[in-house]
Amino acid sequence: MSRKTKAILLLVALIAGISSFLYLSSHLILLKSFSQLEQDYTSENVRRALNSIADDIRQIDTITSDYAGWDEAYAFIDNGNKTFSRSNLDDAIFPKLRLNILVYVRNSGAIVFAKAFDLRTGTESPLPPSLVKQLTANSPLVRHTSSDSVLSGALLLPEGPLLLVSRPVLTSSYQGPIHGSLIMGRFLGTDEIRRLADLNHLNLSILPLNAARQSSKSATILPPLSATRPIAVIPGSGETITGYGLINDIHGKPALIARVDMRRKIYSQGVDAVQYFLFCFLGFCLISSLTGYILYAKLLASRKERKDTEKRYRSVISQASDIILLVDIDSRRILEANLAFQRLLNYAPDKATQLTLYDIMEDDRSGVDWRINRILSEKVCFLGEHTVRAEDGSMVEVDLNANLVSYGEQQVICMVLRDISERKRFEGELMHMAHHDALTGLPNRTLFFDRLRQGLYKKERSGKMLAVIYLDLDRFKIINDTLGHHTGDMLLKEVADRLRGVVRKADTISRLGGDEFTIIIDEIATPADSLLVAEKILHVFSAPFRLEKHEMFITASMGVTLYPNDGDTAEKLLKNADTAMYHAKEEGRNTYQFFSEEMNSRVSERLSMETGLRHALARNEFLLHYQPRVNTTTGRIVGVEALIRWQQPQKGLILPDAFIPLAEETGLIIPIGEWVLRNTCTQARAWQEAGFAQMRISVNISCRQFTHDNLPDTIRGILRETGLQPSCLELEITESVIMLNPERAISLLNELKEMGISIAIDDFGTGYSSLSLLKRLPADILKIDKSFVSGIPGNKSDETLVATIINLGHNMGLGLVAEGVERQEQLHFLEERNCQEVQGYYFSKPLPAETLQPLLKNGTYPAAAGRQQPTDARDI
Ligand SMILES: Nc1nc2c(ncn2[C@@H]2O[C@H](COP(=O)(O)O[C@H]3[C@@H](O)[C@H](n4cnc5c(=O)[nH]c(N)nc54)O[C@@H]3COP(=O)(O)O)[C@@H](O)[C@H]2O)c(=O)[nH]1
Repeated sequence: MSRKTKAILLLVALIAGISSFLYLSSHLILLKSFSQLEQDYTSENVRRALNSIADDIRQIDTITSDYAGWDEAYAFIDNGNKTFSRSNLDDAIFPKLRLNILVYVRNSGAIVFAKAFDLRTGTESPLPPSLVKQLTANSPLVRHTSSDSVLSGALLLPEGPLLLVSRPVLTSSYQGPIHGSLIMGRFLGTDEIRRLADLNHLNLSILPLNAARQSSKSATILPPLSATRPIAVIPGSGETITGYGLINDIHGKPALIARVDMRRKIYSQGVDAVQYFLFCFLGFCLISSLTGYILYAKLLASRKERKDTEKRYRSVISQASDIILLVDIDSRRILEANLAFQRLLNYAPDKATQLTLYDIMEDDRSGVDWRINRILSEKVCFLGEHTVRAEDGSMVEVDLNANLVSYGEQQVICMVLRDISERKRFEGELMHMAHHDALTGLPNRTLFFDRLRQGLYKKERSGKMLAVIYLDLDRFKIINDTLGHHTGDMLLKEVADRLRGVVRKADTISRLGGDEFTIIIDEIATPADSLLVAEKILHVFSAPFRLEKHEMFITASMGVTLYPNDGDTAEKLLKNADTAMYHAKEEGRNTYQFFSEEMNSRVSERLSMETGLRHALARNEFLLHYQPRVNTTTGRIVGVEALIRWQQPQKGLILPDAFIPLAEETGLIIPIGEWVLRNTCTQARAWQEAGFAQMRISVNISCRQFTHDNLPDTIRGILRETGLQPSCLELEITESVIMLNPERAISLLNELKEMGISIAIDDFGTGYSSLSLLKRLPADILKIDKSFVSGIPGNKSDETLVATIINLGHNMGLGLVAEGVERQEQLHFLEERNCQEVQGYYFSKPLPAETLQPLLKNGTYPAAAGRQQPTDARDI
């Protein structure tokens, strides 16, 4: 049986017991009291009834006394004078005095006057014969021996009980001698009894004693009444209670019984009260039981909850990922440790309680004591990061929290140790990531500045020198754009590895971003030391880079600054190194430059050019010059090459070599190149419409233009827009640009070729292209670079090279154009080797369209056919 059921049963039994006890005790004590009270009350009522009857008798007696002590009555006894009776004893006095009987009788028993009166009918009635019989000389009713003699009480007559009073008739001064008596009576009939009952508010009945005794019903219940106990009550068992009282007759003997029946109001009220009390008690018991039960159930539930919670807490604590220790304050001994203690520090399960804080904390004894004292003074505290000793002696990094807790009767220290090794490792990684370049693993810009500042701080104190090298890969952007970012990334990693191999450990190589690297040469004695490092770095680029299937030569440009000569802050040193690096680029790349103040002005010059270039298109500052291309056999102008110029308002006409590289660098070459194409095609179409002979017009396509995605679409659009036939357009692409990504170049050139456009390989001979590649190139013309042409005739290697290129072109079915023809011998050399077309100052410099027009009109150079120089054109 469950505890709950037991409790309920116990409670029910308790309530039942108490209720029974209360019920019995209330019956025994309370109801008995109520019963007694009721009997007393009934007795009292019987007494009141008897008193009323006695009052009646007294009243009759008073009247009798009045009518008996009267001179006329005294005379009347003797003379029987009718006048007296007529005037004083008429019918009216009976109802007035509520009398039924009035008799004047002489001592001899002779009736002087006798009258009976029926009060109900208001008429005279016959004197009861039984009474008349008793009016004899010897009758106590008649024979009074003294003037104060009175006979009063009940007189049982067959006609009914009569309340009767007899007094001797006397003079008005109550003197005798006694001649007769006056008898007055009142029947205790129904009406009189009702009157008495009403008067007393009682259920009253009056019976002759004998009759009452003889009644079988009454006999059984009639209580023993006597002169000493004239009133008795029979406790009722039903709804009524009855009281009895004895009424004596005129002789003082019990003659009548007055019976008072009462509803057991008191008792039933008592019963109600007890029942109400019991009901309330039961209600109270029920409510309190219910409340008790609920409270008890709650108590049980909360006890269970507490136990469950405790269990859960224990389980949580034991399974917590943090180490939780309870430590004795005085001895520092570990009292309890959770599973994490074993798991993280590798101690055997039972080992913890054998250890003290001194065994596991890294601090010495005083350090541990200091911490404990802090906990005791602060109650709750975070003790920060700490290391604790594992079983094998290794140290584990933790966050330590501690507070004082109650442990049974005593206070102990609860320590929570969170393993932060992983976080620390992660923080380290984050720190590394925040300070290093993800691709190359080199320090990044932040760490570079940090190291440089530290270096400067040290040098400031030591008075020594430090160098910063700013390195930028040449044409990296092109490699990235043409070979893809993956190859670009591989190159950067390879560069980083090579750089690592040439500097000392104390030096810092960083990658600032893109293809920009910096090297802090930590300590140098003279500027020459940094020169040696710069040379070494330059040397690492002499070997080709093998990136997947590509093998390429990459160069770098470097700028060098020295502390304290070129700047005393990290920012200034870097900025000046950057400036020097740009200078190196301008110097033809693949070199290094030491910073000089003069460079700064060149940088600002470059900046202003860049700004001007950005506005040049909008301000319509560009213009085109055209250089004719001449057939060596016929002397005919077979084409023109469009060459851009910049009419700069302040500086005058600027040649493309001065701004095309900058336009390439800044990306401005895309809109500029588009402008050149559109204007060239427009001009060619204008010449056609003007009736000039059909010829090709060639346009230089820069590296960035060629690698830009929408070149074919741009050209297609311009041709459509201007109406020039594609066959009249020739695009010059340098061999070096093709070599950056030959496969892509082949596919793009094929696409352009399919559009009907001619392709010329510019600067041929300078770009290391292989024969197998050349075979696959959809080219129409090879343009022999002017650097080779300048050496012919005379320079054997140039002669051989030019002759070889011409043969190659012939063998491959390609057209040949020699550039930079300035002299007749050059023309002869080329002519003899059957180079069909030439271009150069020998015929004409690049000219504005309107200046070129007369030449075009003529269409032929006699100089080519007749070996004479057209001086007019050359002079322009
Ligand atoms: N992407 C573009 N590049 C362009 C454009 N216009 C020109 N350029 C390139 O600029 C470079 C320099 O051009 P420029 O200063 O116009 O020089 C050209 C000729 O003037 C010069 N030339 C011609 N004949 C001779 C000569 O007999 N002697 C001599 N010293 N120079 C001569 O050669 C340049 C033409 O060379 P090339 O393009 O290889 O045919 C130049 O490299 C142009 O490519 C442009 O619109 N877009």
